[in-house]
Amino acid sequence: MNYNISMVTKEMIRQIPKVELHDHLDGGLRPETIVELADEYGIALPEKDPERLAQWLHRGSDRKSLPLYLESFGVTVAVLQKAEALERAAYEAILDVAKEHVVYIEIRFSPVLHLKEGLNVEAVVESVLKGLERGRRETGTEYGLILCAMRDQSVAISLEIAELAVAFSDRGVVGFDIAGDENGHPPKKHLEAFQYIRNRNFNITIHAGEAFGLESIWQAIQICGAHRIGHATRLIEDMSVHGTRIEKMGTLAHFIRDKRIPLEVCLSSNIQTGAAPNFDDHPFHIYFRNGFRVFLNTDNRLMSNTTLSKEMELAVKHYNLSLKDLERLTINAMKSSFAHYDERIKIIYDVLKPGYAEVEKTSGYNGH
Ligand SMILES: O=c1[nH]cnc2c1ncn2[C@@H]1O[C@H](CO)[C@@H](O)[C@H]1O
Ligand SMILES: [Zn+2]
Repeated sequence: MNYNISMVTKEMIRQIPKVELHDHLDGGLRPETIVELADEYGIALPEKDPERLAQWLHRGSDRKSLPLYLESFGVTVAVLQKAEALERAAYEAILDVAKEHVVYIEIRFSPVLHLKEGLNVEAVVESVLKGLERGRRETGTEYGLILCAMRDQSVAISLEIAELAVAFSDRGVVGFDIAGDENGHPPKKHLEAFQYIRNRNFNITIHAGEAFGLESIWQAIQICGAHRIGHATRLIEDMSVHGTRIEKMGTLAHFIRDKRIPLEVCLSSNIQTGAAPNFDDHPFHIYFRNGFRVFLNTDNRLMSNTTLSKEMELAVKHYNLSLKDLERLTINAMKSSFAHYDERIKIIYDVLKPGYAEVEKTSGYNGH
């Protein structure tokens, strides 16, 4: 046992309970599973060895461009066209994150990308939910599923997915998102879908401020009614900053902080897509030190070669976070989840707070 350590260690990070709200199902498959499924279905892969395939995907994701980052999903989506494959991917996702003590996760994916072998959208969602539920029963990790529409799809399709999300709201679906390339695809194009969700008192998160600037974040919140924002990396453009201190903010940044709008930050993914230049200059640290409702996420565990533990290690290293900071981030995440209020409170008080207190006690940590 360690005594009197002031740095958060890898082992402490491994043990602390975690909450993940931005994790794409098709961005987090095990490479071995892709190889096995491709073999079973006779699908050609760029690499046949799991390790080499993973490296191929990591290289492909790290090209400083969101459209190039998204190209790699062709490989994972190709093997996720049957009910068993979707169920397996969802089940394994829960097992994998449970191993690093993620106690609550929201997983997202786009059902219409999985219809090439004749499944309909209902069957696709049912298969994923079946896998998530099996994972929950075995590990205790709670989940919510978010259905994504893709920005470049038609409004008819996004509306169909919005209706699907609401139809499954009593069976594990907790929200609606739009994903895909941002530049040239403003969220307001899908207004009808967002209006449907809002009319049904349901939940919206929108990828915004990743490959496009403030206009996209503003539209997501003020036109589309997003309750959370995925990334919001370029909200920094609405701030003038000295060190980590914000000297002046525009009305959008003030609105987001005043209204406690949650920002789903994904550090590694942002460096790979070029949304942020490097870890030290990522705006996360500024958002966090200035009272924004932020928390850490993986985005795509496979593509971005990461885990939530790794994202926390990066944040500790680059922004000198303490154990208290990690607890604050995790509680921020749970408060921001689309689970109902009573479920969120239960996890915060019964699982997160005692979990952090336990790690603090047993690790001998005496940091700030
Ligand atoms: O960071 C991201 N920004 C925008 N779209 C993304 C990101 N990561 C994944 N996807 C897209 O979301 C789809 C459904 O899961 C994926 O197929 C991918 O195209
Ligand atoms: Zn994403």
